[in-house]
Amino acid sequence: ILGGYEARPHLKPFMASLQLDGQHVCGGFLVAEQWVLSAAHCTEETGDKLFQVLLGAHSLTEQEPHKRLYRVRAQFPHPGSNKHNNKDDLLLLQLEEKAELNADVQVLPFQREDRDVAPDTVCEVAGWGITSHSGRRPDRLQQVERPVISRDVCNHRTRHDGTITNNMMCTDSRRRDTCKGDSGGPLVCGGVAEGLVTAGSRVCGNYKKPAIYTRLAPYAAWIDGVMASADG
Ligand SMILES: CC(C)CC(=O)Nc1cccc(-c2cccc(CN)c2)c1
Repeated sequence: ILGGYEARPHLKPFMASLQLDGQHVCGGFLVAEQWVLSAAHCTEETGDKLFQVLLGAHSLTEQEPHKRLYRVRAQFPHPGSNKHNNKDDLLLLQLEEKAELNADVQVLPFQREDRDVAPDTVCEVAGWGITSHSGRRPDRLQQVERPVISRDVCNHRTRHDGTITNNMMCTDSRRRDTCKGDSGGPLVCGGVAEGLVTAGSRVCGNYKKPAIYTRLAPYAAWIDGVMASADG
């Protein structure tokens, strides 16, 4: 997160850190007791290595009462996801067991009504992604508020030039923005997850490249289907 600030500890109990060999790679959130939703792009540099999922954390390193690392039983990238574009950039992770819910570990509902969030709506996004262009990685969860911009503005030829589909949404990226390591985290508007951070142009903090999110409502049936199928 660029231009943000440290979140109040454990006030986002749905936040997940996807880790490889104890290293934070991407964000995600608890969408059901045994399921974490993140971005398919996060598996790009991991091949078929399995993530572990850290829940109940504020600091990535310090001991905290409800912090717990879960193994992943199975990973389900959306069948339409691929490394050449941002389409269908979703990843469902089935945890080895149901997460133990408590004050620091809670499920976050996601938007099921397929209607665009109004432009200028201020939403919030959190993550342990880099906090500077030099690539500084935070130990503690960061957050930032960002206004939604319309798909028409986001698709302008000077911005994302027509690549933003109805399954995506954008927020202003002037200074305050998502960045490397924030992928997969939820965009929360009015207490509901409306989108998932996607890397898009992999540019951060430049107003000409607004932040892109995969909208969740269009994928409600896929999410429910995968969770139901894998004895979720
Ligand atoms: C998928 C990971 C394993 C690799 C990766 O994420 N790279 C990467 C590099 C530079 C910027 C970004 C990035 C992320 C989230 C939002 C944005 C744009 N605001 C950029 C992402």
